Amino acid sequence: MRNIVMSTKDLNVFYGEKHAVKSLSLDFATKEVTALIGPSGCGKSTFLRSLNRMNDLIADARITGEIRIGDEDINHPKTDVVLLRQKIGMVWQRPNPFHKSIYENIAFGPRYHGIRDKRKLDEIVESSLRKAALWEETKDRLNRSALSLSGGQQQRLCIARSIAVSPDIILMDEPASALDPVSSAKVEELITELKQEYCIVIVTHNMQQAARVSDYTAFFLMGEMVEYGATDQIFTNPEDKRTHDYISGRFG
Ligand SMILES: Nc1ncnc2c1ncn2[C@@H]1O[C@H](COP(=O)(O)OP(=O)(O)OP(=O)(O)O)[C@@H](O)[C@H]1O
Repeated sequence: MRNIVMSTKDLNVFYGEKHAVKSLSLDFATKEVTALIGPSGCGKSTFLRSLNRMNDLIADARITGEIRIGDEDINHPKTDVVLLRQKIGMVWQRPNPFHKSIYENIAFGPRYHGIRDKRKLDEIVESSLRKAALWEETKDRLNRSALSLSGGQQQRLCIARSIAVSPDIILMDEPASALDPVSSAKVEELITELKQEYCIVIVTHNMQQAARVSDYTAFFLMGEMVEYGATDQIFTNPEDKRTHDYISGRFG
């Protein structure tokens, strides 16, 4: 049985007059990867950003409808947004490590959330880097700048940084699209590993990647969700002609 950790119900996102996400209802479960696919401008990133309230940072963005984690509506005025973003981590298209050491990039979040004990922080740094498949490459250089890592390593560091605060959900906005093919493959492997523990939502333009890493796929078009289902079904036997046309490369 699916263990649903987050749901949206009739979610709409507006930028001023622009209706960017239209009446979207979706469930996300732990130990599952959901891929959001669709042509440029269809609202994938807007939807993803709304899931941990990153749209709060955009002045004219407005939301109606619900985003629930358990009984909590994350858009309730009393929601602690810092705590929310601890539960729902985010990995961006371009790796964005802090201009700090590898160690400090990972320790920053846990320390911010009150962990001071050096031994405990050491443990978190090691386990997060291990989970992000980066420990072997970095264990002898933890005090070196994160910027000394390659782009692919920096992206895995950013994934380790999001894991370090024990999230339930990890949102990824085209996490491999700025990487070379080898680094991109490593990030994909990592997504499959992390799925054992987390709920993952990924925006991707890469159809093969969506087919490889995700369990469920949602196809968006002009702010609407045209089709949602098990990834195998969406890619082999889509119900809607528009989905078929998109995944077979006829537009997008
Ligand atoms: N900050 C903003 N202010 C106004 N309109 C915006 C803003 N961000 C996005 N939009 C508009 O909202 C719509 C959805 O954009 P969004 O970036 O969510 O699409 P997307 O599917 O993620 O596209 P891409 O694949 O190119 O990243 C687009 O029409 C876009 O122009």
